[in-house]
This record gives sequence, C-alpha cells and structure tokens, in this order.
Amino acid sequence: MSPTPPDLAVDAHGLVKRFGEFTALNGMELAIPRGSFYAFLGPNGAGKSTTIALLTGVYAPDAGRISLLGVDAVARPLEVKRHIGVVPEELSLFERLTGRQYLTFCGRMYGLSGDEAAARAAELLELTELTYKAGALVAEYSKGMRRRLAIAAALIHAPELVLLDEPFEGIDVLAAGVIRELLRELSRRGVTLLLTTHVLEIAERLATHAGVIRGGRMLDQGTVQQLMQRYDAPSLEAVFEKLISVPAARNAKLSFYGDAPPAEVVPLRRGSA
Ligand SMILES: Nc1ncnc2c1ncn2[C@@H]1O[C@H](COP(=O)(O)OP(=O)(O)OP(=O)(O)O)[C@@H](O)[C@H]1O
Repeated sequence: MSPTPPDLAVDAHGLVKRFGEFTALNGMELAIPRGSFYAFLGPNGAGKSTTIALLTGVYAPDAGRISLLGVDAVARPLEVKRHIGVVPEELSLFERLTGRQYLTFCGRMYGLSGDEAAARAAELLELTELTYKAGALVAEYSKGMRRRLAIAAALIHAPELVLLDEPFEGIDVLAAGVIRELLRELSRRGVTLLLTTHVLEIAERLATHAGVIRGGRMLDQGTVQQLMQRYDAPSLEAVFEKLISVPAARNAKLSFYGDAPPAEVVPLRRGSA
C-alpha cells in the first residue's frame, strides 16, 4: 500500500469491457472517497456487476485504469486483494465444508493463524446470526444463509474496502436488518463500502455517496445530498428516476388479454379450495 493513503478508495477511469461485439462498459468512471458508503446504482444490465468484476480482477479491462486504495489493481492484483473483501452476486461457496470450516478456511487463505481464523469465524457467525448453523454443511444452507455466510467470509481478513453486489438478495426482513447494522458498523469504523442494490430504500438508509450508471457509463455521482440538490429531488429514488428515463415497458400493453375487466369477482367462501 502507498505510504500516504489516497483520498479515493476506488479511482477508476475510462473503463471499457467488451464481450465479443457487445460493449458492456463504455468509459466507466468511478470515484469512491475513503470511508464513504457508496451506493452503486443502475437498472438491470447497466454494468454494475461487470464493473465489480473488473475492480476485483475477475476480468481485465479492455481499456482504462483502476486504482484501489492507491494501488494499480490491474498491474498488482494480488496486493490489492489482500485489502479488499468481495460479496459477488453469484455465490460459489464450498458446499462440502461446514459454515465454520468455510470461514476458517477463508481466514487461513488470507494468512491468519488457525486460532485467529477460528476466533474471527466464531465472531462473524455470531454477527450474521449463523452460529446455530455453524456445524451444518454449506450445501444445507438456505439462500439467505448462504448470502450471510458469504458476507462473513468477505470480512474475515478485516478488509479496508468491501464490495457487495446485491447483498440483500434473497434475505428476509429480519436478516436484512442484521446485515444493515453490520454494514453500518463497518462504515462507522472507517471501512469503505460499495453496495449495489435495486432496493433504493436500503441505499437511502445507508449511503453517504451514490453513483448512477446506465449503458456502461456513469451518469452522475457525488454525495447523496449533492445529488438530491443537483436534481432537485427529495430522495435518492427520485434522483434515480430523473436520471434513468422511464422504460418503454411501463407504457406497453398486454394486448392479448383484452380490455374488459371480469364482469364479477366472486368472493371465495372461507375454507373453500
Ligand atoms: N459474460 C458475459 N457475456 C456477454 N455479455 C455479458 C456478460 N456479462 C455481462 N454481459 C452483459 O453486459 C451488460 C452488463 O451486465 P451486468 O451484469 O454488469 O449488469 P448489472 O448492472 O449488474 O445488471 P443487474 O442489475 O441485472 O444485475 C448486460 O447487457 C449483460 O447482458
């Protein structure tokens, strides 16, 4: 890491990523100040997961540069990976380990001693409310439990920057509250967080900063306050709606259904099938 920490935890310029003929990222810019909680927003297919894949070294960019925590992430990916945590949208966990073994294994991969890894695993299981499942195989975990385990695994090496792609996907209301508090606590401790979510209410509650992308480009980014002022919008959701034009699908018709409502809706009797 550089001797003086940079102001930006994520500094990406002119990112281009092509899949064959298709250009998924077309000059993406990303500026995430250290210690901020950044909501990375955009409609389906905008390029959020692809950007995260580039930041975390899953794909190499076709053009552009990426600096994470002051280090060139394309040239020195291993050095960067030691200091970042990632929760991808598509989880691939080791199914034949127990939750506790999985976390301990991840800790050992980051160079923690066996005792340290076990102690942190226990703490993270507690924080994500998975202690009662710690001895069960990951293969037996529900979708929401897997997501929580992945979040725990991403934190085991105390990363300074955590990137979470849809961490609330498939999580019930109570567990979402647990995850929200955990993220808030990390933020309070100065960890930089990047979060993608389609639940703007969650972004609204947590984020200090936001960026809205579409078609592989950054439309605008800044603090949540700045964006609300700039677009004269009362909420992040309103900023999002102003930046992303209303999809044509909202005005589409279900022509094959016909226009007439059913003549009469007959209430079901209690107990009837
Ligand atoms: N491996 C791939 N091969 C071809 N096209 C891809 C690939 N990965 C992503 N794309 C395309 O790149 C574009 C951006 O996809 P990406 O998954 O980054 O979007 P996203 O913003 O994360 O969307 P969502 O909110 O639906 O998860 C989409 O048009 C997608 O179809």
